[in-house]
Amino acid sequence: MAGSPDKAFPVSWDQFHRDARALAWRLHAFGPFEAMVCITRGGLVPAAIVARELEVRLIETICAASYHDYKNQGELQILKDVAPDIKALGGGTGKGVLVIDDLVDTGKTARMVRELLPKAHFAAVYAKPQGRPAVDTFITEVSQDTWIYLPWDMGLTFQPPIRHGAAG
Ligand SMILES: O=P(O)(O)OC[C@H]1O[C@H](OP(=O)(O)OP(=O)(O)O)[C@H](O)[C@@H]1O
Ligand SMILES: O=c1[nH]c(=O)c2nc[nH]c2[nH]1
Ligand SMILES: [Mg+2]
Repeated sequence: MAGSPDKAFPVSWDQFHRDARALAWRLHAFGPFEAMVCITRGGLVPAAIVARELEVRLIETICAASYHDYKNQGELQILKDVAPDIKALGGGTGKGVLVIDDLVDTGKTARMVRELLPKAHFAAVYAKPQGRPAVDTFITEVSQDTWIYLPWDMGLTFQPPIRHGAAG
């Protein structure tokens, strides 16, 4: 994203599971889905949870990367496209396909995948305002100047006592 987000939104595994399950509840109303396409790598985690809840067993990946440098988006690269048999669903429009990612930030990744599957249903667990129009369903919105810290990117660290200068 442009600029460096200064607020932090840390997400625990418990919270992520709860939010991904809430996403599945919401998506249930738009199904059933014939197949799911997850945007790697972040989309792999909610995809597993949503696929389990909605009993989707045909799961494809689209491999994309753009945040090569922590918090700074570079050129968006597609490392692996969607297989032709998945693209052919819904008469070649993607109708009946669920595309899933962990979050939308600028919306660049989701917009690019939308070009490949224009009638697919797009879902993300978290959304920032700029990315919101690029997804059909999401659970929690955070401000554009917030960085979402996902549980697989974090570890336990010592916290200094508040009295010794920790942020309030
Ligand atoms: O809305 P955007 O500004 O395009 O950003 C959102 C994308 O950025 C992150 O992926 P990233 O490219 O960092 O790769 P990763 O999923 O492998 O971590 C995130 O998982 C989304 O896919
Ligand atoms: O872990 C992440 N947190 C974010 O807020 C974000 N935005 C784009 N890509 C991201 N990755
Ligand atoms: Mg990603």
